[in-house]
Amino acid sequence: MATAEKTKIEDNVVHLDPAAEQELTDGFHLVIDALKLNGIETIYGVPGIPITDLGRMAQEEGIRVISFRHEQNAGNAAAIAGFLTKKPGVCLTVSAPGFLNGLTALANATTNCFPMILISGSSEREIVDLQQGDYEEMDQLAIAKPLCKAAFRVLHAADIGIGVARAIRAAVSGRPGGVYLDLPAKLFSQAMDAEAGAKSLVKVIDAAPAQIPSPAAVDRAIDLLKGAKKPLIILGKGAAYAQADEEIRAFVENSGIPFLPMSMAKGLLPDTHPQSAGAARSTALKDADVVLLVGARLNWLLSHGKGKTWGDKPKQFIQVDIEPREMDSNVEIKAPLVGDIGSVIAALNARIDGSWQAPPAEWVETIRSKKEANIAKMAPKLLKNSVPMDFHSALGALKNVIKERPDAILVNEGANTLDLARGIIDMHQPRKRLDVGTWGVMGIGMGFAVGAAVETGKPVLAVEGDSAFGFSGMEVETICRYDLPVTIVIFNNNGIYRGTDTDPTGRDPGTTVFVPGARYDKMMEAFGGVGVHVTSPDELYRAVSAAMDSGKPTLINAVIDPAAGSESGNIGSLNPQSVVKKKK
Ligand SMILES: CC(C)(COP(=O)(O)OP(=O)(O)OC[C@H]1O[C@@H](n2cnc3c(N)ncnc32)[C@H](O)[C@@H]1OP(=O)(O)O)[C@@H](O)C(=O)NCCC(=O)NCCSC(=O)C(=O)O
Repeated sequence: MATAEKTKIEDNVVHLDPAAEQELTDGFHLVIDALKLNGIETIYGVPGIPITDLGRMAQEEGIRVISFRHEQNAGNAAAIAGFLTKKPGVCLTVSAPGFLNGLTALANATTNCFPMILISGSSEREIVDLQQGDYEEMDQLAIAKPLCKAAFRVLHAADIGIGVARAIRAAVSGRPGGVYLDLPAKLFSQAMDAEAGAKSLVKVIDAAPAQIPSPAAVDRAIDLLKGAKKPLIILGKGAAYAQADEEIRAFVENSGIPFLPMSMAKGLLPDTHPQSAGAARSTALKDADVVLLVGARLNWLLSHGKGKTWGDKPKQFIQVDIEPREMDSNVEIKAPLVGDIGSVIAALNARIDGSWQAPPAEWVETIRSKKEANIAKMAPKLLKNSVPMDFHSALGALKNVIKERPDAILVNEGANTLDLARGIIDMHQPRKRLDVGTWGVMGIGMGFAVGAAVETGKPVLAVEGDSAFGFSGMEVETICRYDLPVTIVIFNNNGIYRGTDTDPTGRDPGTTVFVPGARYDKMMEAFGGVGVHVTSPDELYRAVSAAMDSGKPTLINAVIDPAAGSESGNIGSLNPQSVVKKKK
């Protein structure tokens, strides 16, 4: 904060008054003060014009600033920080290209309902609107709008407090999501009387107010559940986000209803819980008659609530969601329960009383026996100490690592690496599994790993397909620079899906293959981290255990048989098939 003598501020110019001595603040400091006032402790970003000094000053003022190598990864770190903490994760980017790089993460956060604010410096309104060719000229606000929940631009230093408050409230209230905050370069050096500046700041009170469900809606849901012969609870990542862990656990256990966790809801109740239907997914979905969705949407991951996945028996859906418009998005919802998940589940819990009857034993037994059969079928594949490793034997080793460290955070992306890890690695605690989410997007890996390590201080294990890792791999330098407790395992099978494709013309490598035998571990060593190369499940188990116990940034290159795995991703019937027969 500067001290100066002034009379008024006009057009960013401070006019001095020799008679009065006043303390000044400016746009840079007001942004920092507004964030601090609202409990923002960390900023993820990439420095550059015009926000370099904002990062420096934020650090000086006690905000932790984590600088990345690419904005998309910084954005992903901010987004997952939002998911883990229920506070908006903040990502700071430079104008135009940096802003665009951050947008993928912002759009992904919005799709996944993670609260995040992308703050970007931008070029000058007057020049942009006349298209006169400013440095990195772009109408960023217009571009961001369709990709996020709300977008705001602040033109005057006196409005920074309101701008930040609006961004915070928009990000976390109702259905959370991404928010864009546009700060033109000129704003940062606008001076203002310090006292007036402090008064202009806004502390957001009750940013995400509870939304209590109506008693009639609760009655409707309870009546349906009571009449069910084959009830099923599906927990989505909204349920994990809600941090209503005890309420949810009490509801599941006191109701006795089997539950199926979506990927990022795994661990809300342990996967080893007797009521888990995770390993009997198809049976549970096909045969259930009443399905209670808790923070899970009937999107592609649940086959839109219809078709073969859901079998031919009639279903009745109860849906818990904070967003009323989610109801009936794909099929009829018989009992919509609009409200925040904590309040809704508390209301349901109040109704599990002496008159409640557990679901019929036959249904519970059907799920249990299918689950045990699937687990028994899988078990021998996980125990093989094969060289080269396949996905199952390698994941069998990692399943044990997580079992021994239930509070570690697992980040997971890839194709086979994702699909098989989801089923094989049991999760034991809430919000410990972070993955590709609603879009099935590749590239979240290192951003999520950094965000999770910074926000929780827990050891992070990132299990990455070799292709998926490539989207954010340069952030291994960030992980080493901040000395984060992140262990990365690359499942290296020389390609996407498999490493065996060839170009039929013989001209180029096949479209899905990479340099064979690549040594990703050397990348880590280049930045002072630990690199390990392993070829067997036993070696993998030992290397990962040692890395996680040491807390040192480590990358383990795990050689997987290039022929292992399926030849395309598991997105069900959405994967297009050619109608033209191959030429012989
Ligand atoms: C499409 C899905 C929602 C549903 O797939 P399904 O195959 O029906 O289910 P799952 O994979 O969960 O489970 C497969 C089977 O394993 C069973 N199962 C589950 N857990 C276990 C354990 N622990 N032990 C034994 N068996 C188990 C489960 O009951 C199923 O068997 P049965 O009950 O007997 O059926 C899911 O695969 C999914 O979330 N896919 C997301 C994929 C994604 O996002 N990819 C990113 C794109 S990659 C990319 O970019 C690209 O490829 O391109």
